Amino acid sequence: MRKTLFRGEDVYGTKHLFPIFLDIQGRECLVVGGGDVALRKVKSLLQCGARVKVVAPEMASGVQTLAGEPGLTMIRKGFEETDLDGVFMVFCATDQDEVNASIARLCERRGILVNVVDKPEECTFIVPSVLRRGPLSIAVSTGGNSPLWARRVRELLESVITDEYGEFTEMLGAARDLVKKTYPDDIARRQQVFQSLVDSDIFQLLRSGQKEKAKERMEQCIFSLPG
Ligand SMILES: C[C@@]1(CC(=O)O)c2cc3[nH]c(cc4nc(cc5[nH]c(cc(n2)[C@H]1CCC(=O)O)[C@@](C)(CC(=O)O)[C@@H]5CCC(=O)O)C(CC(=O)O)=C4CCC(=O)O)c(CCC(=O)O)c3CC(=O)O
Ligand SMILES: NC(=O)C1=CN([C@@H]2O[C@H](COP(=O)(O)OP(=O)(O)OC[C@H]3O[C@@H](n4cnc5c(N)ncnc54)[C@H](O)[C@@H]3O)[C@@H](O)[C@H]2O)C=CC1
Repeated sequence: MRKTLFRGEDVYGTKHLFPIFLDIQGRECLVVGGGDVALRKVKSLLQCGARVKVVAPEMASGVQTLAGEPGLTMIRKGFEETDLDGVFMVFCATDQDEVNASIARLCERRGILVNVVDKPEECTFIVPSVLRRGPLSIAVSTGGNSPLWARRVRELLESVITDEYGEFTEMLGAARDLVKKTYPDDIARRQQVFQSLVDSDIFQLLRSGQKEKAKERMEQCIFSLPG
């Protein structure tokens, strides 16, 4: 498959988008438009700790109910270029194609990440459907082929990926710190422990409600693995 590896697409000719998890905590994000689609984006930005500025002449009632949320600024006016100053990421969610397209062009020129909610081809990134269980996140994208199908796949995963997946992820995070402290100079040992933690029956114990036993097993994996 060497031939297709560097073309940015697979053997089916499907364009590959680069998946990443962005840390937007405290960063300024602009949402242009105040309808229901804007609302969805504003909510998920706030959930990730961004500072969000919404600019629109008309705000839908759902958006208005968010007034007073920490980190949220709402400005009732049409978009102006200066709204982009100091902004990390932009969502164009107006119902005016020309407005959205011209904001996208300005963003491209300034190197600002931009999403146009109804024009995947004008976006530098598109937003996936996300399932979260504590620190575990699963993002589903159809590459814009069917947002509704992305949602359905996420819903399907929801019944499989239960809360214990998140709990186990948290436990592994705590264990990771402990393992690094316990074996600061022994990378091979660390890897052995990480493997034993993931492959152990800790997850099954959590699933069957045996939290104490799960913790015990975690300590066994960290401290009493044959070296
Ligand atoms: C390209 C993309 C751009 C972007 O927004 O980043 C885009 C574009 C468009 N969406 C449209 C419609 C709908 N979008 C949803 C829902 C979601 N849309 C989301 C993402 C994306 N939508 C990006 C691609 C993601 C991918 O496929 O990888 C999700 C995952 C995340 C989010 O928005 O936060 C969120 C589900 C969250 C969840 O529940 O988990 C629903 C269903 C619903 O309401 O639940 C409908 C109605 C049903 C339908 O039409 O399918 C239309 C047609 C508009 C029209 O008809 O004019 C366009 C334009 C077009 O397709 O050209
Ligand atoms: N990506 C997605 O998931 C979806 C995208 N869409 C598309 O997204 C767009 C927005 O959808 P809705 O939120 O339902 O629209 P809406 O009609 O409810 O809201 C449009 C908003 O844009 C604002 N606006 C208009 N001109 C503006 C300007 N010059 N500057 C700033 N704000 C301006 C309006 O004041 C209003 O708040 C539509 O074009 C729709 O086709 C629709 C459904 C899903």
